[in-house]
Amino acid sequence: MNISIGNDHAGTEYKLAIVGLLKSLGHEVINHGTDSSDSVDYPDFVHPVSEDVANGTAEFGIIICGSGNGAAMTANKHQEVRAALCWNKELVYLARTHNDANILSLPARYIAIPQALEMVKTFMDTPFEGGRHARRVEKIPCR
Ligand SMILES: O=C(CO)[C@H](O)[C@H](O)[C@H](O)COP(=O)(O)O
Repeated sequence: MNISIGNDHAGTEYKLAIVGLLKSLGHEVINHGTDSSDSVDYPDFVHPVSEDVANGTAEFGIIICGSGNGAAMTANKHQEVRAALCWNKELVYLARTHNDANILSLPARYIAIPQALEMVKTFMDTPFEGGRHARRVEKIPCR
């Protein structure tokens, strides 16, 4: 799969670990994030990920900032994006099965790297359930 990833300075270490995991699993990674710990602005790194997911360049996106909130807010401005802010794998599982989330937003300052990797694996491995959830997801976009 093609996975697009973006992060600010709070998420650099996490991004590097996640890129390593995804590549070891045979995925292609498009890295839009900063690779440095110098302070940057998360929207500059999240909009390109959202565009990749919206236009089909990537199947999934992963975005990482300090709290995960700014990144999720930015991504969800894109009509085709369903970004889920998650801090444990149970929430990730529900974001995929019930919400068909196509971007995972991770709060780097509130989770550990091993936990983030487990969440990414859950995100990649969990299919959307469809059924009643599909009807609800179809109603999400602004009218
Ligand atoms: O958490 C965030 C916004 O939701 C951002 O990720 C930033 O990481 C955070 O705001 C950065 O804070 P800093 O004090 O400028 O490092």
